[in-house]
Order: sequence, then structure tokens, then C-alpha cells
Amino acid sequence: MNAVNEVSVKAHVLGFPRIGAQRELKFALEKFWRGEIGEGELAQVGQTLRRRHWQWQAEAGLDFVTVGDFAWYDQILNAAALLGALPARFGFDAKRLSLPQYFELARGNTEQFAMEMTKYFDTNYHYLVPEISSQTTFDGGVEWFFHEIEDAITQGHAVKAVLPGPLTFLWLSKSKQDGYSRLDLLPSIVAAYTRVLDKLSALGVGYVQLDEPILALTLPAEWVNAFEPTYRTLADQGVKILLATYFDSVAEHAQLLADLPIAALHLDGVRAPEQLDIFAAIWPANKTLSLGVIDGRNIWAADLTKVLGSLKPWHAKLGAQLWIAPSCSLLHTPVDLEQETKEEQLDVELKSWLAFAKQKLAELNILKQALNGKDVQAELDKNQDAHHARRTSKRIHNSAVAARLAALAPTADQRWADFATRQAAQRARFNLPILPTTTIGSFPQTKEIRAARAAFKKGEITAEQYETAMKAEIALVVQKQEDLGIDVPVHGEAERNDMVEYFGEQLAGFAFTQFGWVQSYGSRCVKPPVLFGDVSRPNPMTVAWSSYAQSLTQKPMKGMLTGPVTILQWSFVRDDQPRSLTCEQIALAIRDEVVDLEEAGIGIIQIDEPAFREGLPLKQRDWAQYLAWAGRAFRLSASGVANGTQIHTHMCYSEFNDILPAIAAMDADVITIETSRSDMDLLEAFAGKNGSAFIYPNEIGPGVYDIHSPRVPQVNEMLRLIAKALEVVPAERLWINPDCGLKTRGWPETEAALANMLKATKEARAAIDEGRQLVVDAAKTGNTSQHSGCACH
Ligand SMILES: Nc1nc2c(c(=O)[nH]1)N[C@@H](CNc1ccc(C(=O)N[C@@H](CCC(=O)N[C@@H](CCC(=O)N[C@@H](CCC(=O)O)C(=O)O)C(=O)O)C(=O)O)cc1)CN2
Ligand code: MET
Ligand SMILES: [Zn+2]
Repeated sequence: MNAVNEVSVKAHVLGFPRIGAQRELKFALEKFWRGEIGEGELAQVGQTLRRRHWQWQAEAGLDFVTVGDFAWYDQILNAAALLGALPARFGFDAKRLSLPQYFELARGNTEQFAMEMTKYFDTNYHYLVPEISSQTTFDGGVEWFFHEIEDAITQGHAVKAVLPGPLTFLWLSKSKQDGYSRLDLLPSIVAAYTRVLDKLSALGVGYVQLDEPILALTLPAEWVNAFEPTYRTLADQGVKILLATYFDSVAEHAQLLADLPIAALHLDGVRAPEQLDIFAAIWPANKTLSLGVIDGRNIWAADLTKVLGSLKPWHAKLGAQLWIAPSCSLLHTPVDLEQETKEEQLDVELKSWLAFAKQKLAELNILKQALNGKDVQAELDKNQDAHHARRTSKRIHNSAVAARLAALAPTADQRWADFATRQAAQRARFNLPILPTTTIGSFPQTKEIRAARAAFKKGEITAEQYETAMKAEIALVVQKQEDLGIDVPVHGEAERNDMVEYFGEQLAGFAFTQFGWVQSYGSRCVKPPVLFGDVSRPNPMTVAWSSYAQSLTQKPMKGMLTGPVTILQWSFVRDDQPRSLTCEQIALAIRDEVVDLEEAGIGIIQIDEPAFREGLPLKQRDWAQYLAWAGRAFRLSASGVANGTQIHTHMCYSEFNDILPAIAAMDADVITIETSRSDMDLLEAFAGKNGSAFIYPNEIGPGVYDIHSPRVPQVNEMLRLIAKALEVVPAERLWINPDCGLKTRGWPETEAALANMLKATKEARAAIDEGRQLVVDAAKTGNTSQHSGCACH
């Protein structure tokens, strides 16, 4: 470290993606799980990646490398393993936890189901939910974190360590015990953190970053009040604390945060720039403030001149107490833009508008140098040119799209008739049996399907050959559903690489990358398309595939689309206009597809919205506005069809007890949801139980089996869930289906599970026909817990 750093602005990142520019970690993990490489080789891949990412941070002139952002599966699981707070049901000794045992926690084993996985705040990243109870101890666990720190020090780096903060860790945990408050564990978790901080101090670590994004939520008072005593205790441990907040404003806690005995605070200046004024008024000039000024959730190059302008007053006030950083961890961005060399996919101009994680390091470097008085005018000018070009580009505006939006009738988001009228028309048209059966859309994405697509993309097979291969797959899927006796079959989505990327590739206004992978969970990644301009649909996207599938069966083939909110949520979205407007544009493009499907004779169309809940703002005060535009976008996409056309929607990740009226207001004729893992608890909320007066008015398909596991559910288990569903939903409005799509499953378990689902349905129908109550012997349902052991993720 040179002396200049002592008095100058410091730069750092909250975290860096761990998966690797070539998804090295993904491939190594999957090889390890298949037994193709050993632990030594896997460890080597991890170390190489960590060292490479630290090296990049050092080369970009950052003042610290961030250590602790690496995880074999998930950083919250890593924290649980470090603190020693593992689910007791596995019977593992946290201090001696082996790597295979760590993966058993994440993926399940033959005795135990995996730890639950859920979305990290409003991101598409999934963490493993720590399981706690009054029995939970935090007596310490694996030393991996400390070894990584030692390694970084050996590599010559100045280290800033990072961990989830104790309050966020507890908040993200789930108590498996009724009436037990997670906050009861605060004293013991704080003691555990104290010991960790002691060790960091002994290792010579200067700063530890504790992530407390829960401060950006609408947080109950008892949690807010816990911050002061917690951080007072932690501040005494000889290592300086940087408390990191992100994803939304923490302005309502400004005074609390200014008074905390911490060395530094990080604020998200991209998601919540308005909070900066509030902090400016009260922040003491002698305390470090880290400003997140580079977007950690998106891939746009920052407007460096503008950012510098906003930093100037802070620099004048804070001097060397000013740090600069991306808004949040770069985990949510792809690794390296330089790998994108296919110009027909991402041309030079578009590329000049973008910055992936590695490029964001370079942006920080320019900002830091500029603030510290270095001449970086050439870099700033280049960045300005790219911004000017983007702002004024003809490629991002399409006057036809604007004109169409302006001309929309106020009723464009309404179906022609109310639900009862539509239901009657659809009943007459489809004449489905009671408790109709269907699936959520995808069937197993086999390695043969992916290999065919890879070969097609590389030009090794022709478009015709690819089409033939996919059609064969569709024919197979349709035949299997015929054999099973499914009432509303699907085509299986073989031709889709991903339910969002597939549409992004075909819509105008989107670009897509070759290597823009972002970790979704464990080894699984997604490649969000880049939504850079006004969206429209030049050509039908799914009609040919769905028509082909329909030609193979007499049954009504269900068309399958991804909804506007989910496309928005799982893409990298332009930041030059409100998301609500962008969503409206996508909605009209999907509406065109819906209308074309109808015209091609597809009478049942599903518009998936699994990310509808995820898009909900972190703060309750912003919910109503979001739900209004998101709901309208969905209805816009769905309302161009006649009464006799049946619109389905599908949602998983369904923690939407709080927003049920908004879900009902989407007015889909049928909604399929994920409920098997919650044992139909969610369904009760849909049915006016749990003290709410709300009753979901339309038809509903609560999932009767968990698709996250290869385990085949038995007939009686599903029958029990159907009986439970029938207690709260009248049979005339109930559908039978799995929780979600089957793309991550293999064929053998898929066929066996669906066969059992059909058997269960038959029994339930017989009971209804005979006017019998459906009684299921719980003892015969096999595993009465909803999960069973599996290697599911
Ligand atoms: N966008 C999005 N977000 C979502 C979900 C979702 O479905 N999509 N579901 C939830 C998360 N669940 C997920 C479930 C599975 C995968 C998943 O399986 N991802 C695949 C990639 C899927 C994909 O894009 N596949 C491409 C192929 C990509 C690839 O790796 N190809 C190989 C070669 C192909 C081969 O021979 O195997 C290569 O290019 O090197 C395709 O089918 O075309 C993976 O990580 O492996 C991701 C998320 C929530 N968020
Ligand atoms: C994450 S929701 C998935 C819905 C999609 N139609 C599928 O079956 O895969
Ligand atoms: Zn789903």
C-alpha cells in the first residue's frame, strides 16, 4: 500500500461473483457431484477463482480485496457453517463438517431433505434458509473463512472480510418451532460473531463488512432496536466494522446508523439516491461513509461524469473518509464483458454501453483516480461519448411502440366479460372432467436436447435438423401425456434454453450475451437478456411449436408464455425510463403472441408469472404502486382474447399471503401455484381461512407434488393433499397439477410421479361422483413430512 492511500478516497466492492467467467465453479461442482473429480481438484478450482478475482480487484486499484464472498454453494450456508448453526436433523458436527456433508445440507441426502431455498430479497439469487430453534447453538464450525483470509494475505492483499450481519442472518433464518422468536437467539449469535471478529483481528484484518440489508425492509421495531446493543458489543473487538446496507433506502434509520459505534456505513446510492441528502445532513465528517454509486444489480456502464459530480460535495466534506463502491455485491452481475466477441449478438456499440463485474472494477478505478486528483479525462471522455450515443441512439426508441401505448383504450386490460361468463363459455367449449389435470409446462431438459441446441448454435447442425429434433421431442412429450391421460397437455418447452432468455432472443429491444451468466442457486445459472430499447414482437415466437403440438392430439394443447413482469424481473432492464413503462411494452408484445395463439386455434394459454412476488418492493409503502402497474401489465397481456379462451397463470415462490387481492385482480381464469411444500397452507389463505375474509374467485391448481426432488410421491400423499385442497376449494374450481415445471427432472421419476398424480385424481373423482367424502389414511401416505431425501438442487 502506498502512502497516498492514507489520505485518499478508497474503493472497494461488497462482493464479486464466484461462479467464474467461464462458469468454472459450476462445471467443477457438477463433476464433483457426479464423482468425476475429487475434493482436491474441486478445492483447486475454488482457490484459483478466488485468487483470480482478488487479483483483478488489486489490479483495478481497489484498496482491499473482499474475502468471504466465495461459497461452494451459498454464502448464507457458509455463514451457518462458520457459526456452527446447522440443522440438527442432519446430525453433523459443524467443526468437522466435510465438504460432502456441506453439499448434503444444500442438496439433501437419502435420509434428510435439503435445507429450504428461497430468494434473497428481490433478487433472482436463492439462499439456503438456516433452520433454528431454541436448541440452536453457535459454537463455531468450519474454518474455511479464516483459511481464505490467510490465503489472501499470503497473496499480498489488504483484506476486507465480509459476512452476513448477525441480525440479517437471524432474519433470514426460519424457526422450526412454534412461538419461538428468532431474536431470542441474539445473545448467542452475537457471542459467536464476537469470537469470529476476535479471530479476524488476530489475523490482522483491518475491516469486516457485515451485510445488514434487512435495514432496507419495513422492519419491525424490535429488530430495529436490536441494532444498537448488537453493534455496541461487536464494535469492541478490535476490527473495524463496515455495516453494509443495500437494495433500498435506510433513511428512516439515519440517526440510528450515524450513532452506531461502527467505523463505516455503506449506502446504496443507485436504488435509493434520495437517501443521500438525508445522510448528508447528519453524517459526522470524521466517520467513513461508503457510497454505492455503481449499479451492482445491472449491466449498464455508469455515467462516470455524473457520478463524479454527485460525489464532489461528499468528497469535500469527508475527504479520506469517503469510500466508493458498487451499490451491492456484484454477485448479481455477469463476470466479464470482454468475452462477448460475437458481434452479430452483441455489437460494438451495444457493448460500449455495458459493464459487467470486471468492467465495474475499472469504473471504480477511474472514479477513485479522478477524486484523488489524477488526470483521467481521456477515460471520462470515452465514457461520456458512449453515454451520449446511448441516450440519443435511434435503436432505443421506436415511435410505433410509443404510439400504440398512447392509443391504448382504458379498458385494454379488461377481458370482454366477467369470470362467470367466461367460465361458462370455456366449460361448454372444453368439456373437461371435474378436477382437470395438467402440468406447468416444461418436461425434462435432457442433455440430448441441450446438446442439440449447442450444436445448432455452433452451426454444427442446420436449423432444419434442429427443428426436426425438437419436434421429435415434442411428439414424445405429447404421446407420454396421452398415455398418462392428462386432460390439458403441454408441448414441453424443449426448444427453450430458458423461459425468459428464449423470449428475449426473439423480441425487438433485447440483446443477449454468450457468457453473461449469473448464479441462480448452487451450480445453476441464468443468462438474463439485455433489455436496451423499446420492446415489440416482430414475429410470432411460439405459435409454430404450439400448433405442431396441437396437431398431435385431440385434447386442448396449452400454449405457454412467460409474462411481462417475469420477463422484466429476470432481464437486465434499461435504466433510462420507469420499469412500469418497460413492462407495459413487454405486455403488449406478449399480448400479440396470445392473440396469435388464439387465432391458431390454441384455446388455453398459460402466461407464467413466477417473479410477480419477487418484484414486490422491499418497503410496504411502495407495494400498492407496484401491484397496480404489474397487475395491469399482466392483464394487458391476457385480455386480447375471447371469453372462450382460457388464460392460465402460474406462480411459484409463492409467499403471497399479503398480496392475494392483487393476485386475484390479475383475473386469470386459472392460477396454478406451488403449495405442496407448505402442505397446502398457502391454499388456505386463498380460500379465506387463516382469519382473512378473502376468497380467490377463479379456478385454482394448487401443486400436489414438489418438483424440486427426484423422489416419486406416492398416490396417497397426493390424495391427502387433494383432500386438503377440497376442504377449502369447491371441486368445480379445482385443478390437479405439480408445483412447477419439470425441466430439472429426469424422465423416470417424471413419468412415475405423473402416473401417481393421475391415479390420485381418479380416486378423488370417484369419491366426488359417489358423493363420498375423501378420507385418506395419513399412516398410508408414506413419508408424512412433505420432503424426503434427495439430491435435488
Ligand atoms: N431466468 C430464470 N430464472 C429463474 C428460473 C428460470 O427458469 N429462469 N427458475 C428459478 C430458478 N431455477 C433454475 C432452474 C434451472 C436452471 C438451470 O438449469 N440453468 C442451466 C442453464 C439453462 C440454459 O440456459 N441452458 C442452455 C444451455 C446452456 C449451456 O450451458 N450450454 C452448454 C452446452 C450444452 C450441453 O451440451 O450441455 C454450453 O454452452 O457450454 C440451453 O438449454 O440451451 C444451468 O445452470 O446449467 C436455472 C435456474 C428462478 N429463477
Ligand atoms: C419457474 S416457473 C416455470 C414455468 C415454466 N412454464 C416451466 O414449466 O418450466
Ligand atoms: Zn414455477
